[in-house]
Amino acid sequence: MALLTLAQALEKISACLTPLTETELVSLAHAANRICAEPIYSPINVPAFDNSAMDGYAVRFDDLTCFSQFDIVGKAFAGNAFEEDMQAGQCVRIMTGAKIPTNADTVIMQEEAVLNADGTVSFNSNVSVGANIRRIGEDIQQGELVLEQGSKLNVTSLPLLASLGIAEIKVFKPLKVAILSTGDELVPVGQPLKAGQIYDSNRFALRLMLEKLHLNVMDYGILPDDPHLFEQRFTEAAQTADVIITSGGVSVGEADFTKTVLEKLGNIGFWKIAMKPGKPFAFGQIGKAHCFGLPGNPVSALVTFYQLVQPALLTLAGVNAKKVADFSPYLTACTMVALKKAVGRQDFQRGFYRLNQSGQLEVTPVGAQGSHIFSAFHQSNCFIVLAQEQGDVAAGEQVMIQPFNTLLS
Ligand SMILES: Nc1nc2c(c(=O)[nH]1)N[C@H]1C(S)=C(S)[C@@H](COP(=O)(O)OP(=O)(O)OC[C@H]3O[C@@H](n4cnc5c(N)ncnc54)[C@H](O)[C@@H]3O)O[C@H]1N2
Ligand code: MOO
Repeated sequence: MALLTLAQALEKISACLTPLTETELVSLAHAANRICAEPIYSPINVPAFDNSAMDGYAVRFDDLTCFSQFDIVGKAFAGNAFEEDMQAGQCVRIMTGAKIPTNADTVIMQEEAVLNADGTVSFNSNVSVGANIRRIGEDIQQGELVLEQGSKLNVTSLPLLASLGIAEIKVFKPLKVAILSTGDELVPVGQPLKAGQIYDSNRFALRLMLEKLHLNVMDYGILPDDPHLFEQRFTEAAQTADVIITSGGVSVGEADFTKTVLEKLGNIGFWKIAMKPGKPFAFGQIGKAHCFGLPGNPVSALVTFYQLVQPALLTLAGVNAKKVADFSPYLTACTMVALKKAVGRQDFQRGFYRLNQSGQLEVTPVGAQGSHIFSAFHQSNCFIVLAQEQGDVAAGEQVMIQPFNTLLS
C-alpha cells in the first residue's frame, strides 16, 4: 500500500484533535506565552480623549486668519488638562499627550512659534485645521475586537491589553505531555557509557521543544525494549497526560514495540509516512491521550516533531486554526549546489539560507543528510523541502525552503 503523504498524515491527525477547553484566569504579568481563551473587546477608546501629538500651542483654527499675535492663557500637560474655554485671540501652551482644551481645534508645533517680547506668541505655520491632534478612538474603538481567541500572549499583545486596563485574562490550561525514550542502548546524559550504549539525546530535544511551546512536560524516562514495560508505562502515562510522545522502537526491528503496544492498548490511526527523514512514524490514541511514536534516529525524531507533532500540539493547546496553518511558512530560494534526491518520499534536508547581494534568497544544504547525523542541524536555519516525486535537483534551480520557526532557533 502507498505510504501516506505528509499532507494526508496531517489531515488524519487534525481530524482526531479536539482542543482543550479547560481555562484559568491569570494576571497579565503571568500570562506571557499562554493562549488566550476568549476574544478580547476593548473596554475603552484609545486614545481615550483628543490629545496633542506635539509640544506646541493649541489654537482655534479660525483665529489664525484674524490674529497675528496670541495671548497665552494657560498650560496643558499630559495628565494635567487646561479646563477653561479659550476666547478669540487666545492660545494654550500644550505638551505632547495633553488633552486638547475644549474649544481648541488645532495644535501648532513649538518650532513654528515665535515668542514676542510682550509675552504673546506668533505663528509662522500654514497648518490645516485639526493638525497635530490625536483623535479619540483613532487607535482602538471601544467595543472593537483587539485579540482573537487562540492568540498567543506575547510582548506585542500583552502591552496592548495593559493599555486597555485589562488586568486579568482567561487562558487555556497548558497541555500535559508525557515523553519517553525507548531502547536498551540508551543512557541518560551524565552517566558513563558502556560498549554499545548511546546517550538519550531525543528525550532532551523533546523536553526543550515542549518547554519552548510552554507545555507541561511529564518525563517518563527511558523504557527498555520489553513489551510488558511498554504496556505498563504507556498505560500509566495515558492516565494523566493529554499527549504521549515516544521516540524509537517504531520501525520493523525485533525490539520495535511502540506500534504493537499502541495497537494493543488503544488504536493506531496510521503508521509510516512518505517523508525523509521520518518514515516510521506512528499516530494513535490510548484512552483520551493522543500518541505520537517518533522514529529513534535523532534527525528523524526532530523533523517529525517539527512537521507533525508541533501543529497538533498547537491545535490541542487552543491556538487558533489560522495561526496553526501558518506555523512555519514556505519560501523559495535558489540552491547553490546540486541536491541528491530519490523519488518516492518528500525530503526535508537541512539547509542554510540567506539573502544574497542582489536581494535573492539562496540556500545550501548543510553537512551530510543521514537521519543519524545530528551535528549539521545546529548550523542550519531551514529545511529544504523537496516534493515526493522530485528527483535530483541541479545547482541554480529554485527550491522550496521552510525557515525554522522559534521552535528550533
Ligand atoms: N528493515 C528496516 N529497517 C529500518 C527501516 C525500515 O523501513 N526497514 N526504517 C529505518 C528508518 S527510516 C528509521 S528512521 C529507523 C527508525 O527506527 P525506530 O524508530 O525503530 O528507532 P530505533 O531502531 O529504536 O532507533 C534508531 C536509531 O536511533 C537511535 N536512537 C533511538 N532512540 C534514541 C534516543 N532517545 N536518543 C538518541 N538516539 C536514539 C538508536 O540507537 C538507533 O541508532 O529505522 C530504520 N530501520
Ligand atoms: O525515516 Mo528514517 O528517518 O529516513 O532514517
